[in-house]
Amino acid sequence: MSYETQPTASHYVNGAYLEDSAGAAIPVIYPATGAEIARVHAATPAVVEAALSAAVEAQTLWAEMTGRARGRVLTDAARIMRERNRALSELETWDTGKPLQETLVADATSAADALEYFGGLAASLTGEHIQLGEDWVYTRREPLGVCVGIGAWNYPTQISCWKGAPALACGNAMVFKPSETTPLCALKVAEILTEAGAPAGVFNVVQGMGEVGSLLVTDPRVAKVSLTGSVPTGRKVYAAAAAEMKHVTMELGGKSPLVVFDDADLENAVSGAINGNFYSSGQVCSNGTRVFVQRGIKEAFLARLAERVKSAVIGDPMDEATNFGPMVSQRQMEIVQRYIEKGIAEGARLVAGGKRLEREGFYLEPTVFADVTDGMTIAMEEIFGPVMAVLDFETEDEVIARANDTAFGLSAGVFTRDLSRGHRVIGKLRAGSCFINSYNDAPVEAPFGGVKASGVGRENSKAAIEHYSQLKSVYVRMGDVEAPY
Ligand SMILES: NC(=O)c1ccc[n+]([C@@H]2O[C@H](COP(=O)([O-])OP(=O)(O)OC[C@H]3O[C@@H](n4cnc5c(N)ncnc54)[C@H](O)[C@@H]3O)[C@@H](O)[C@H]2O)c1
Ligand SMILES: C[N+](C)(C)CCCC=O
Repeated sequence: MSYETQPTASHYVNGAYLEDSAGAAIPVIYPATGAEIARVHAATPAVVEAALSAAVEAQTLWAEMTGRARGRVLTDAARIMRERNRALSELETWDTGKPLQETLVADATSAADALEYFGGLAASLTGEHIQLGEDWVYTRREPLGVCVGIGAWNYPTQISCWKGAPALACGNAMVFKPSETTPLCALKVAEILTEAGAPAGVFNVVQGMGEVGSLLVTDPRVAKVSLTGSVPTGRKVYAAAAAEMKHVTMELGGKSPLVVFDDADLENAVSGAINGNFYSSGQVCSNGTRVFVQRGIKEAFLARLAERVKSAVIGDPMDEATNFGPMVSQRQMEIVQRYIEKGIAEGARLVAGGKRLEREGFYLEPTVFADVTDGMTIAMEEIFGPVMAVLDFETEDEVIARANDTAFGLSAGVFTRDLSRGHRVIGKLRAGSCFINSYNDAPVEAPFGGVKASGVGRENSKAAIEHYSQLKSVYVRMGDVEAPY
């Protein structure tokens, strides 16, 4: 890692880097080699306290600034991020192992999109006027206060900004805890926000495992918690937040269906399945990992898919020709290997991949199973790795029922040339972020989030404003006040 890229301490609190080596050491492992490239320390209670009190103090002043002034800070931060895109992308690759080919276009850029979008909205976050005869009511859109963001490891830069940008635009302050697996990127986001003019304490980063997250979630000064993580963690965090009536956004896991009808454009459907299963080595929450293919197109689909998957360039993530990198950690690689073994043991047909690469780092081959049935483990559980399950179907009604037969509801996709059918089927699939003849697009202008066990609330778009602000209504009487006695 270059000197300019590397964060200089574990935490970022009150506008500056902060170290407290009394906290447990967390090694940062480069997934492409398994080598330790940095070390951070989990936040001690003193660091958590410093971050929360800095956020409380900063939030009042930040909320008193005009929306335009807050927005300018965010858009300046977006500009700085774009100027430093290469360095930030390299850091994201060190942190996650994702190929530079991806991180150059999907991480700091997506984070900058969020800063720019919510920076642009900040000046127009207004209430409304409601005339009631000569009396009237006005509403004020007010911040919630101090918000806590907790991140997963697959998109550390993006997640910190998908949460931080709307929170700050609305006049909140944030304490963000990255995943312990990828602690580096959010620190640079905090540094850039300071450089762009964010007052000290408005955006803080503290490191740690679940216990630090839990300390933040249960602190009475915290008004809202936004988590990106697994469903089991979501249940714990949601319950802890509910105990004190805190607002929540839950961006959780999925096992999303991607439905390919006979009349689909074959190349596009195969591209959609590849993008929806193997991008970021399959470590994407919204992935369409249950690929339902209508019987008439099944063999052609599998043949073309196997051919294209073989041409994936697997290798050094820092080489821009590489388009498929390692798993984030040895632990995640082993979880995925166990699912592959289960798929084979339960009778699914291995069409591509299935093995660990014989090289250093946590590399698995992109893996495709065919003849998967609904009851198999690989069709029911979120794997969070490069394992696609292809299932056959005959009719539209059948596939809708089977696609919906899951506790999850993050995403869903349909490939068909019949657009009436595309809209009809998407209308019946119970999921929050859906696609017709595409997969995994996530522009900041569109709401992103799940239904059922996949989550609560929405990130991005104007919808996110509702989750980071609250309305105060003020009744104004123009005449005398009547009372019964
Ligand atoms: N819906 C989305 O937008 C989205 C995006 C990315 C990842 N994900 C999901 O995230 C999961 C993978 O990420 P992961 O393995 O980091 O998830 P995880 O649930 O293990 O951890 C997520 C975060 O929660 C923290 N945490 C754990 N226990 C906690 C507790 N009791 N209180 C507070 N914080 C706690 C962790 O330290 C980490 O920062 C997958 O299920 C994936 O689908 C969802
Ligand atoms: C932008 N993507 C690739 C859809 C990722 C969204 C975040 C989920 O993991």
